[in-house]
Amino acid sequence: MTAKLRNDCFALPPGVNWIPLEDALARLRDRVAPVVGDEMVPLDAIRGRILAQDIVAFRANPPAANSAVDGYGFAGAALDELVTLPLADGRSAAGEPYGGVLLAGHALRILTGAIVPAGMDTVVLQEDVEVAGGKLQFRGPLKQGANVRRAGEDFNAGDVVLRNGRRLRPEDAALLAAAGLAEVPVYRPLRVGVFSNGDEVVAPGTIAPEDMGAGEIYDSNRPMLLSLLSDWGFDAVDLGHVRDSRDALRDRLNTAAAEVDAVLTSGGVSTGDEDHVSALLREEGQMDSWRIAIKPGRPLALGLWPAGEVLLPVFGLPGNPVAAFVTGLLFARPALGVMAGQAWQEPQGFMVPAAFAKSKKPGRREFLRARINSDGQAEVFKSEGSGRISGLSWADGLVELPHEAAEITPGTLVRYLPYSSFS
Ligand SMILES: Nc1nc2c(c(=O)[nH]1)N[C@H]1C(S)=C(S)[C@@H](COP(=O)(O)OP(=O)(O)OC[C@H]3O[C@@H](n4cnc5c(N)ncnc54)[C@H](O)[C@@H]3O)O[C@H]1N2
Ligand code: MOO
Repeated sequence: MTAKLRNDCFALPPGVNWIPLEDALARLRDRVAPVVGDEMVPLDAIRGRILAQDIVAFRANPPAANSAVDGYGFAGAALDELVTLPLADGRSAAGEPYGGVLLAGHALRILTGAIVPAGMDTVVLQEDVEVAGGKLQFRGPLKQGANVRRAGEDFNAGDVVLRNGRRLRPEDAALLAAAGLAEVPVYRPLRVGVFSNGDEVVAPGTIAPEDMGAGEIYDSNRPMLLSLLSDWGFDAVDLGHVRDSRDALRDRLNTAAAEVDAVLTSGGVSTGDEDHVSALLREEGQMDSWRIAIKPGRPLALGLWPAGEVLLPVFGLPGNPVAAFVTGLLFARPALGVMAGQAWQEPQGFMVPAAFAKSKKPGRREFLRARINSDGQAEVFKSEGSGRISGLSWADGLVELPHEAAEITPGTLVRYLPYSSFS
């Protein structure tokens, strides 16, 4: 292990060194890189895809100065209390510009979106004027440039409008279209496989509840992780369930390497006799023992599985569903994002008053299932148990408590990370 080691943990097994979360994340960040190629997609298919290049606008927005309102245009500020201008013949409409140059001291009918012709730089709203006898009258003052959208005031041709690595959103389609693009290069979606490990684990739908053995439990982690991956924009590939057997695990990892770019597993990463995922990665792959100073999720097996020419990244998440979920958000999300072409993402949290009390001891960062109550305070789930699956659904986010000790009383500011800040 090359990470900085800390021994300031409370109540931890003697001789075990715990990696602070930020060190573990920094190590992971150093090790991941994009692994996917790119392809062109049309604008109606960009949502959730990751840009593979900086995008330079071919065209400015607006491409030419145009009117923001339906009204009458003229040149210069209108400073008088009562302004009277002769109306020129013709008009400027969107898609039907005025051909000539507006005569000095004259006004011209102009409609929203129409090009502002030479000789005009200011527009008065039609509701504010009177037109009679070929003359326009309105009350000043009106600033020069009023109601005119300048050419390029939003962006110019040649400007970088979106950066490589951005996960594209519907509103980006509007921007790209305005900038003159009909298709953009995006990374091919990262393929991420998921399998669950453990002899006690049964896939939902395969055995009826009344026929389940006392020691059997339904596989909660696999549907959750597959769903998270889709949510994050990856191609989620169901690799099923693997029993507690080295041979079975080895086979599954070997076949997975041909199908996917990375694998998430859950279960079998602690130090028990049946914790084969971490043991196999350590013995036949490349893995450090990551014992991370967080709760939940302290055991985590981050390794590389060699399959022929390929080194398959494996995120061995803990079996407890809450720990699998939290470590999935904290570790798998940013690392997979980088592999998929994104920048390393930090979840955007914000400080809110706590609605709870807790004496947190030093030595690990803690993540509590939380949601914001009607008073804008963070309330936390009634139990911190890592197998309390219902709390994941009860919560909308996590409260993150610092590595150091913290005495939290109602009203103390705590960091709240909405689940959505990880997507
Ligand atoms: N001596 C120690 N024991 C444990 C430690 C430790 O440091 N020393 N850490 C504990 C912590 S914290 C966690 S988290 C778990 C992680 O263990 P594993 O990753 O090896 O997970 P399993 O033992 O296989 O399972 C843990 C728990 O989760 C249930 N599980 C597993 N897979 C699923 C699934 N797909 N869906 C639903 N539930 C699942 C499993 O039945 C166990 O109850 O280790 C602690 N022990
Ligand atoms: O910390 Mo374990 O990861 O409690 O569930």
